[in-house]
Order: sequence, then structure tokens, then C-alpha cells
Amino acid sequence: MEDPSPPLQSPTPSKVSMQNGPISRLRGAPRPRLLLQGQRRSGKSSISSVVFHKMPPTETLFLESTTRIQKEPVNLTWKPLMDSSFMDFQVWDFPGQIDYNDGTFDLEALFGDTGALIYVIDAQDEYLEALTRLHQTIEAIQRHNSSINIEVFIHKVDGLSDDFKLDTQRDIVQRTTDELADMGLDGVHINYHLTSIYDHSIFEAFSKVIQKLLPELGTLENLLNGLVSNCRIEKAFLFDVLSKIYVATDSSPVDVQSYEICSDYIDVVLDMTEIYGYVDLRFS
Ligand SMILES: Nc1nc2c(ncn2[C@@H]2O[C@H](COP(=O)(O)OP(=O)(O)OP(=O)(O)O)[C@@H](O)[C@H]2O)c(=O)[nH]1
Repeated sequence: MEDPSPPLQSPTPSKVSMQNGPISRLRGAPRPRLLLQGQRRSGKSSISSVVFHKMPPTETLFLESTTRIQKEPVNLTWKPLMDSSFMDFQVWDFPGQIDYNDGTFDLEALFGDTGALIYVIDAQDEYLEALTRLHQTIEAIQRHNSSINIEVFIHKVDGLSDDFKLDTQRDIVQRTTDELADMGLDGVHINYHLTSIYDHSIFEAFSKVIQKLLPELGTLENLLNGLVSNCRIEKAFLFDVLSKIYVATDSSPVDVQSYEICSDYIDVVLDMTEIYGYVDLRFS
């Protein structure tokens, strides 16, 4: 697969901002990038495999540790429905053991075209070291491209009780806020998501990450608002069918149940399509 991104050692990295999103891709710009980072075994490759390759979650138990940066183009288009996709970007899966702060990486090139950093923390494991790495990463980002969205996935929460999930999130937010304040970075905005590959939370979190990077989001939301009010639909999502990421929704609040129903429906339709060919996806 052709990789249009500049080498990390590039002395003059391209400076295309993610704010231009997939539209700039149409004009020939490099694919914008999502960086997946986190400690070893935190779940990065599993997330990427489940969301973008429909790998059943239990099969991730057999994934080998990633030893090199995995650059994955994401251009998800389900041919029966669409000719082009809003989702044209790259996901870079960083192996846990790589220290990109060791001076061998061109951080300007690494962060230059990056739209979002997704930092994965294993909530079932001791996470203090992961937090230290996160804080260092945020500091580096602030130096090289402060427009990058910083998204923290508090991951593997399937094994935790609801109370413990919230306590863990509170602790991570508090420690990060305190540490960034000590570093003089208290203005940095971070989004936190509780995720697991064993339920819909990982798709929902990814949806929110992607939506923030779409320059067309406002227009799509307006179109969906019009659809909802004109057709008296309760809730509308615009899905990327293959990944089950919703790239937009109308402006009424998202309730997880309606997302889950639509998501399950897509699975059924895709399964039927494999058996019978094209199935009309419109439903109300
Ligand atoms: N319980 C639970 N386990 C998970 C989840 N996501 C990933 N795992 C497990 O975590 C282990 C490590 O996952 P990987 O995806 O290989 O982790 P990684 O961060 O890519 O690891 P490196 O390649 O070493 O950097 C696997 O056994 C996965 O099955 C989750 O949401 N819940």
C-alpha cells in the first residue's frame, strides 16, 4: 500500500493542518494522521483491529506485540452505498516500547500532520508510568503542534465496576491536571473516554474523535437536523458502515441505546449482504 506520509526524519516536514481534514486530501494533501500511543499491552493494536478490521474482540488475545510503527490508511467505503468516504486518514499504531522522545525522531514531522493523539491507558493495570509518558507526550505536542486534539482512552474498563470506572477516571484526570499545571500547561484541553473493545464504547469514543476532525461536521449536523424534523425521525446518525463509526448525528443528545441498536442493525445488514448481495440500509 502506498504511504504518502513524509518520513519521520524529513528535514522539512509538510505542515498541512488537520483542520483542513479530508477536504485537503482531495486537493492532494497527505492523509491526516491519528496517533495511537500508550504503554505496551495497553490495547492499541486491539482497538485498531476491532474498529477497522472487524476482528472479534476475543481474537485480540492472540495479537503479537507490535515492534514497528504500523501505518494504516483508513479509507472506509462500502461500495454498494458510497463512492467516497469522509474517513480518509491514517492511523499510526506506536509500539509501546518506542521512546520517540529519545532524540532519534523528527517530532516536527511526526506531529506536523497529526490531527489527534489517542493515548491508551490500561485501566486494569498500574497506570502511573503511563501517565508520566502521557504528560511528556503532551509537553512535546505543545512544543510542536498545539492544535492536535488530545484524547485519552481509559481502556479495558469492561473488567471494572461502575464505581471503580469513575474513580479511575477521576484519579487520572486529577493527576493529569495537577501535573500539567506544574509544567505550566494548565490551558491544555484533554478529552477522556472510558473504553472497551468488548462493547460499543470503543466505537463511540472513536466516533467522537473522528467527528472533531471533520470540517464538514456543522453542515452534516444541519442536514441531519433537517432530516429529523422533516421526517419525524427520533434520532439520526450518519454511519461509516464498515467501522460503525458515526461521523455525524443530529443535535439532540446521543443516547447510547439508540446508537447500539443502529450499530447492531448495521451488523445484521452487512451479514445479510454477504449472503444475499445488496440490502437496502434505509430504515426508520
Ligand atoms: N479486557 C480487555 N482486554 C483488552 C481490551 N483491549 C485489548 N485487550 C487485551 O490486551 C492485550 C494487549 O493488547 P494489544 O492490542 O496487543 O496491546 P498493544 O498496546 O498493541 O501492545 P504493544 O503492541 O505491545 O504495544 C490483548 O491480550 C488484548 O486482548 C479491552 O478492552 N478489554
